[in-house]
Amino acid sequence: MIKVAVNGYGTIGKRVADAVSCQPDMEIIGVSKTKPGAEAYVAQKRGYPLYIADISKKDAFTKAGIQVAGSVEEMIQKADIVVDATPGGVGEGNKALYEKYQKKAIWEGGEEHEVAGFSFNASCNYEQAIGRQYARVVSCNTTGLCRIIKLIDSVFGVKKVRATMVRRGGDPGDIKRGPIDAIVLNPVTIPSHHGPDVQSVLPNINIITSAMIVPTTLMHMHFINMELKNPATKEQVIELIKAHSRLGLIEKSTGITSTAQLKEFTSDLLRPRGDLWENGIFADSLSVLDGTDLYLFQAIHQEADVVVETVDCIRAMAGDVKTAMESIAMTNKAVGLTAIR
Ligand SMILES: NC(=O)C1=CN([C@@H]2O[C@H](COP(=O)(O)OP(=O)(O)OC[C@H]3O[C@@H](n4cnc5c(N)ncnc54)[C@H](O)[C@@H]3O)[C@@H](O)[C@H]2O)C=CC1
Ligand SMILES: O=C(OP(=O)(O)O)[C@H](O)COP(=O)(O)O
Repeated sequence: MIKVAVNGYGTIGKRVADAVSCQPDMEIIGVSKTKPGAEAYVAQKRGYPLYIADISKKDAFTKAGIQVAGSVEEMIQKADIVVDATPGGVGEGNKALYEKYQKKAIWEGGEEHEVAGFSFNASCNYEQAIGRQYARVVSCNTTGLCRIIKLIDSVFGVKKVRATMVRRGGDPGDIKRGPIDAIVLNPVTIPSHHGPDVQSVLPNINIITSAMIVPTTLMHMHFINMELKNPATKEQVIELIKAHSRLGLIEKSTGITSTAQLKEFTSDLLRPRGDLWENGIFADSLSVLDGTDLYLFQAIHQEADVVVETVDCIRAMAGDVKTAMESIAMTNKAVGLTAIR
């Protein structure tokens, strides 16, 4: 069993812990928090040993009825691989600790590519992650872009991608985030970080991205245009998407035309936390004009899509499962991911 520690039990960390704990070849040996609170209670309820970044705060946890297993440093020593899901920019500072104990580590998309020197997406470069010491799972939007671009490029060839990301303001529990009443260009400049981040995984893709933030919490929405090298039909693209286990297709018959209805759908499907791990591609938006000009809208659930990728990244770095196909199938089966159709 691969012993996994999750440093930072927040939006992503708590989902990674649950996804890891249901894999046949992995176990959670600990998760970490900085303060006692609802998530710490849940970690305890789930039976995850809880470690804390600052051991001098142990009394505050004990007083709140939460048992502390030790310090983050002690947790790291017990792990084979650490998933660092601390807030963006914090994870970089933890690298010295992982180096000190020679532990493999995975960072999430809030960190720069350079922290790990390798950026990961299971559908794109699983095999290159095998046995690695460090990796970064690219951000949620970048993950959604990489999945669809890789598929289309491998069949038709992609000459150029233009993509605009309409990003959610904060996660549903992030009460301090915004905007409340604005459309914020984030960044004002072009490209947004997503294009260069796609290239950190797929270096040969010519891509320009732009992004804005809007007052919603549920999901992001992408508008993507791909100029193809070889002609395609809408039907061919739909068939390819249907054959990809992490690309969901939202059919007209569902009546779903928004992130809100999509989230309701995944909740009604009794997905854990209503998570949409796959891209939500709107079948009706998919258009191929003049044979080589592909357009589509896709919804990306920011809290969920990187979770399954992180599980595959752990497996690749551990080194026993040699193909993306095998790992993706194991991960999907364990969490219960059958892409929506
Ligand atoms: N929330 C999202 O939509 C997505 C986030 N990401 C990335 O995932 C990473 C984590 O983000 P979130 O889960 O949203 O953050 P979060 O703020 O929800 O959770 C971070 C957790 O880390 C803990 N923490 C803070 N400082 C710590 C420290 N020094 N040591 C140990 N734990 C510490 C906090 O208590 C909190 O539980 C970031 O790199 C972010 O950019 C990637 C995709 C989507
Ligand atoms: O990885 C994400 O978005 P991104 O792909 O736009 O960087 C997550 O939604 C986190 O974004 P945040 O930095 O707005 O919390």
